Amino acid sequence: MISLNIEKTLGFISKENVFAYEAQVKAAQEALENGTGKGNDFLGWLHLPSSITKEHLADLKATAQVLRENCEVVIVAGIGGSYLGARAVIEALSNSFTWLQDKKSGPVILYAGHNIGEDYLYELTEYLKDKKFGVINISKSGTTTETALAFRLLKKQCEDQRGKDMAKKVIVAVTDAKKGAARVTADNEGYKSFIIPDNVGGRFSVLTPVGLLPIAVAGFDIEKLVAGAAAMEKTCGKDVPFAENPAAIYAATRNELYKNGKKIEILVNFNPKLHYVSEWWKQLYGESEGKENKGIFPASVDFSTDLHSMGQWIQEGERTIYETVISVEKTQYSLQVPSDEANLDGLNFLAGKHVDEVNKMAELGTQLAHVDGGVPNMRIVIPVLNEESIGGLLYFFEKACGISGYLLGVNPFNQPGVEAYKKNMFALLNKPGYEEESKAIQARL
Ligand SMILES: O=P(O)(O)OC[C@H]1O[C@](O)(CO)[C@@H](O)[C@@H]1O
Repeated sequence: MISLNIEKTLGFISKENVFAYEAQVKAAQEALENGTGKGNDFLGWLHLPSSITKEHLADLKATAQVLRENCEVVIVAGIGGSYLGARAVIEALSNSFTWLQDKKSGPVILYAGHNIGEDYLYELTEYLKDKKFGVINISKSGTTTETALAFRLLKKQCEDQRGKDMAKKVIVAVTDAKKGAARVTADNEGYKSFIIPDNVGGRFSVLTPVGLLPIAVAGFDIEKLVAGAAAMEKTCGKDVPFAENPAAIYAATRNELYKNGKKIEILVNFNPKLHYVSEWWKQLYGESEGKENKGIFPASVDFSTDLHSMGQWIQEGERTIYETVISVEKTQYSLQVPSDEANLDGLNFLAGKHVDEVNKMAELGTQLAHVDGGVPNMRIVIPVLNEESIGGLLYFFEKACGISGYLLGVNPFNQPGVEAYKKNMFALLNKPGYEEESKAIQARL
């Protein structure tokens, strides 16, 4: 299980003030449970882990197996919440060099539909030319331009290369139950499809087929992932006392820091495999809280890599930041620093030590330095990178996000601001139905 330590924020804010949120947190928890708060039609994630059935998981695993058996490469097409959760878990659990290994235990997972890069898509389609590939097309709305565009290319290529019958087998749709273009295509073409429940928004959907199917295709244990999340659902439950509920403490602490001028939260890891967990977290908190001219700006760094780039800013820049460090207690493998007779690099003082001992001292040294430099520091410890702990971590962040958004007073479950760029892009591209907007935007150029 994970543990949260806020000790190193307490020189900047008081424990008393954090605990003063207890009643507000309780009200937020009740609003979530009773569906009486803002955005209450998007609360399907709240008890999702404990409600996932064995049959559903078996269905997902069976489909994943079809893709694993028939594909060397599987493209996960999606963007935002329809992409980041799967990638976060897959990268956290995968060998860092998995695509370079000759003996692969399953298909290589690649991603598309999360950008509009012509070169990216050209290079991808070129690479796929001699590959047996499949596609998981993930879009709740089915109208997201980035994903629809990539899928149009990949669908055609898959059908041309592998034939219509095989394409039907290796293209899977994950979309909403009724509406949207992706549903119509899936039904017309006879693709296997999975439903994203109406009441689960994209950024809270990692434990729906949006995340679970790609994660299963990548060869990871989705039962354990869900079990980890379900355990965390209990740990963060509404009847757990404030002081013992990590989601409550995290939500209260970050709101208190924000009130005290700490406008930017930097999510820190000391393990490169967690890079995409941070990307997922940024969408979760950014889209949930950044509205009504309010909200902590969620940023992230990978340490110790970024200590050699952003470290200077964090140590001595504007004091509007705080850090939340995700620390992984144990490594999976063991590697010791060798001794060297000549010792030209002067590293013999480390000989015999595990690389992770060095990493942990980098972590501790950084924490102390940043706190000395005026940066409050929270620490989340997970025991090891595995399915259970990642499942728990994701649910912990989701639950804390729901509470935190209510503490801030916003609707954490909508994202009206995202439409502004889409409207302009469609107007600039003369999308039918946007005639007025096209005229207006042309006049501005
Ligand atoms: O699953 P969809 O509908 O393609 O949406 C993908 C992403 O786009 C957004 O709607 C923003 O445009 C996100 O909230 C969402 O996660």
